[in-house]
Amino acid sequence: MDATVDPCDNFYQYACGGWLKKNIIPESTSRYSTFDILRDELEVILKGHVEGEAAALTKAKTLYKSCTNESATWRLEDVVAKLNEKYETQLLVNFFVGTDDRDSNSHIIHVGQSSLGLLSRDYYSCSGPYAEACRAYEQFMIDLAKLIRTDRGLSINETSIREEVTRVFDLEKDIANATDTPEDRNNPVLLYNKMELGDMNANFTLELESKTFNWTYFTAKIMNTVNISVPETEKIINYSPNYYRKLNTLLDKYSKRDLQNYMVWRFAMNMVVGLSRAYRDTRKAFRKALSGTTSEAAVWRQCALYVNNNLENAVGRLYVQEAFSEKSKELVSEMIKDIREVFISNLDDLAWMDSQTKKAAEEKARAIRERIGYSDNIMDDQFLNNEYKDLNYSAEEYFENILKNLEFAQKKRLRKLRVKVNKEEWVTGAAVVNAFYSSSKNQIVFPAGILQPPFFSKGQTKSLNYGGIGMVIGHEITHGFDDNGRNYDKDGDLKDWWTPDSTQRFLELSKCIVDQYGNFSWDLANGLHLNGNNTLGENIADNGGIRQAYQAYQNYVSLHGEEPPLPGIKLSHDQLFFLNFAQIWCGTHRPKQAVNSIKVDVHSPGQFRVLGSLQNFPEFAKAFKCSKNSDMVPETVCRVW
Ligand SMILES: CC(=O)N[C@@H](CC(=O)O)C(=O)NC[C@H](CC1(C(=O)N[C@@H](Cc2ccc(O)cc2)C(=O)O)CCCC1)C(=O)O
Ligand SMILES: [Zn+2]
Repeated sequence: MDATVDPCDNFYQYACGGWLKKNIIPESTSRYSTFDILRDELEVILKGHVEGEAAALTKAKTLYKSCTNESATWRLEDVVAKLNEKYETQLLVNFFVGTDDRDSNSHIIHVGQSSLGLLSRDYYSCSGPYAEACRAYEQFMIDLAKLIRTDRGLSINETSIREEVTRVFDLEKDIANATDTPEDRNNPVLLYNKMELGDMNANFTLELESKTFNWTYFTAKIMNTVNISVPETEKIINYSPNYYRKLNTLLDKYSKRDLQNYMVWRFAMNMVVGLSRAYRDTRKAFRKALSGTTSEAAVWRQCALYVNNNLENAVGRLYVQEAFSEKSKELVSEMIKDIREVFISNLDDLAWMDSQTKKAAEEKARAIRERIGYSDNIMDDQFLNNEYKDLNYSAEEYFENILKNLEFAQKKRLRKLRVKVNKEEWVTGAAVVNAFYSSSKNQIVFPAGILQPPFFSKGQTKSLNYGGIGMVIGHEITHGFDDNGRNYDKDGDLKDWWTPDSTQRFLELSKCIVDQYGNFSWDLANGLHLNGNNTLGENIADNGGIRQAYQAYQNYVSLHGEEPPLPGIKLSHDQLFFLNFAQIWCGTHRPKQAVNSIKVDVHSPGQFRVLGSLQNFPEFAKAFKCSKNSDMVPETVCRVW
């Protein structure tokens, strides 16, 4: 911390000033915070367990052969379907099997908008902070095309390569402009467009070189690989009708070759990480332009992360055996009980919500299921071996292993279509420094990775535990009641349980938060203001979390008495509560990363999460005896929960 700063002027600077002076972002990371330090430490633990041979150099021709089989009758459906079912790559059409928002026990096919090569649709303006990223992206495409052609003994004609690359980039710019903005996608009720598969052929035709994209043929191409037949009458959800209407128009301008080039490029650009040094080098300038990092993470770190992301239950078992103490589970469960009760008792204080809606809110809060540490399944060898029985790797063929993982994961998802949703399933692995709320399962999850200092330890004071994991618990519970979560009922179904009046009042009060955070300007992102709408859910969750955790701590103290003071620090436990909360958000970003995350991250940057939530919570000003006109005590305060 930096005790020379007045906590009532800028509590973030007071709490993190020392951290910011002492911590320089490593060359290989784009953002650096307490979370990242814990994640780095977790990777060290994983390293001990998963270190094997260095990734063997791999066969690029596998890649090229698999993507560009020069078959005579080239069909867009075949390429898009193949990339989807075999390589878990969603291009042009985002076709996936997911939980039915209005029937959370069932799965249903969804079609949504395409992913993009750059980090968000904003980058395709290629102006201002995005100019360098666009240049680097095109150069990456040219370099990779040359390298692959050289590998295949094909001629290199610089001019024609540049021409084709320009067309591919123009195509993707058009696709990006066809996509909906995050603001247009934050209301799940408006996204839920149910129709029959046959309707896609009728209302969302796609034509390429006057060949009509056949949705029924396309769907069969994917679902046949998991032996599931899908009739034209099959119900599906179309998340992005406007996107598909625009897509059809823009395709007029492009040829089959442009589309094939686009598909190979988008697939290949993500594969270079699994190929030899020459391939990885084509991506360096691109990575620097996007994240600001000047070196890759150490290979062992990349590998530990990759294995954890692909075999989360096996890695979770290794991590939990080494680093998780069972005692934590019951202590955290106690805290969840306390904080849930506070959330429910706070409903009485809310003058803006009528009793009918309050009753439904209480029922939903009581129905929230908690998951702490890890799923018992991962301790069962039988279960683990069964989960991975179809996955066989070879230590020398890293690239082939990557392809196997992609196909394994995608087939597992596609197979769920005719299976009921397993609400017992965890939405995350155990070796993860994070926490989650699932609206379709109405479930809060605290994996083993986050149950460690500074968030939690049975050995640290309750004031620190409530300011740490306590706030996170409140945050996850409040997600069930933010602008997104509030649309789902206690069973996780998209069903309105609000009276129109209470909905109206919720929107008014949320507007206060939208404006408050929209006023924050982020110096690291060229002074850009936060997007108060895109971060609303997270800001509501932060504000609820800190309030609920603080009150739960006060309840703890009134029940068990004041805790003994911490030696050597002259802060009260109420002050320590806020200090620990704030220090969790000590961190910083590289400017390139800041420009990216202000557009795509639904979370506000750390300092504004601290300032915004504490400015809205008078108990903070009381704990630090802040005078009325200090920066931490604004004229207007916002409150939803
Ligand atoms: C289903 C899903 O995935 N939901 C998305 C949100 C969405 O998409 O709606 C999601 O992230 N959920 C996790 C997130 C957890 C918490 C968080 O803030 N986690 C930061 C951690 C971080 C911060 C800085 C940093 O340098 C490195 C890491 C983060 O994950 O960024 C942990 C503390 C309180 C909230 C939450 O509950 O919001
Ligand atoms: Zn959140």
